[in-house]
Amino acid sequence: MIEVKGLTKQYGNIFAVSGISFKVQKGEVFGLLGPNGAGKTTTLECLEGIRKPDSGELNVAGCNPLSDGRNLRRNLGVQLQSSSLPDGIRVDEAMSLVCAWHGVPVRFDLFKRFGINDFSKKQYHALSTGQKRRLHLALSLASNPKVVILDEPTAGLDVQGRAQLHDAIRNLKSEGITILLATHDMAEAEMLCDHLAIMVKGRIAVTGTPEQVTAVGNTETRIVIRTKNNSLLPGRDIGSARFIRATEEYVEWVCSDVATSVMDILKQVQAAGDTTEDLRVQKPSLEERFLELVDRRERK
Ligand SMILES: Nc1ncnc2c1ncn2[C@@H]1O[C@H](COP(=O)(O)OP(=O)(O)OP(=O)(O)O)[C@@H](O)[C@H]1O
Repeated sequence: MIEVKGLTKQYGNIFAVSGISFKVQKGEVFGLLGPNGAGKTTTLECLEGIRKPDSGELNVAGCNPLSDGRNLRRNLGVQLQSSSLPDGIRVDEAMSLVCAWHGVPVRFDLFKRFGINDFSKKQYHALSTGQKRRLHLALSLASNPKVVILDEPTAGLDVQGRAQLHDAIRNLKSEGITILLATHDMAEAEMLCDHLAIMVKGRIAVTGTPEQVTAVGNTETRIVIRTKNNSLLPGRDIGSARFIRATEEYVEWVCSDVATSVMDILKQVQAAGDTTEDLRVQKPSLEERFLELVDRRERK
């Protein structure tokens, strides 16, 4: 549904995007992650047809963003990072305007869906950040697009607003809409994305499912255990599990082979006639993997 091949974009002597390629399949949520200045917005703007790439081939829902603007506008919904409307425009007027621009009947049905009816008569300047985000998402769907691009849709939202937006994104996915999501929020990416790519300095550093991306890092899995008689204290390496620290009751190791290490530790507990009271296996998070990768690439 989206295909990017060898996309390059330079601003003067800054390589914002350096020959990146990726594909987004129909109906999936694809996350584009990266630190500030990694080239995410430039990539999205090229796909939206508002920025001209220096080289590369782009396809969005069967359209070339540069030469097929009319079809692209029908098939692609966009929620920009800096979306804005005139202060004095009313919410319902904004929807009428956008629908008229697309040449489609007015879509007040989207107000019900995104809980906008309560503030549909308010002026834009009087909306909260969360209300604005919901409105922009609704406006991006006015033409019933096959693909939606969301650039940091939950930035600045409170916990409830973020959860509402996440539900809305899941609903769009369940309707078969393809979503390209740029975000700084690792937990959001881990929860919502089927695949993701981490961009650093204009290149894709790693891509895959959130599990695949997390698994290829050097960050090891942690095993934390508390036993009845504290027989594992003061703590030492056991088999391939490397001892990290012990607090009053808990002992912590890191390991790469979780199953073997857990078994080795539990055997030790049993041999000491002790009982396990709490056992936690903590996989590295996408955030840890992201920090590890960005740190390594940015030092290059
Ligand atoms: N219009 C522009 N003119 C000159 N340089 C630009 C322009 N837009 C972006 N850049 C530069 O291109 C690089 C990539 O910027 P871009 O906005 O695409 O990154 P980003 O990953 O979206 O960052 P952020 O997470 O901060 O939004 C940065 O070095 C930025 O300073």
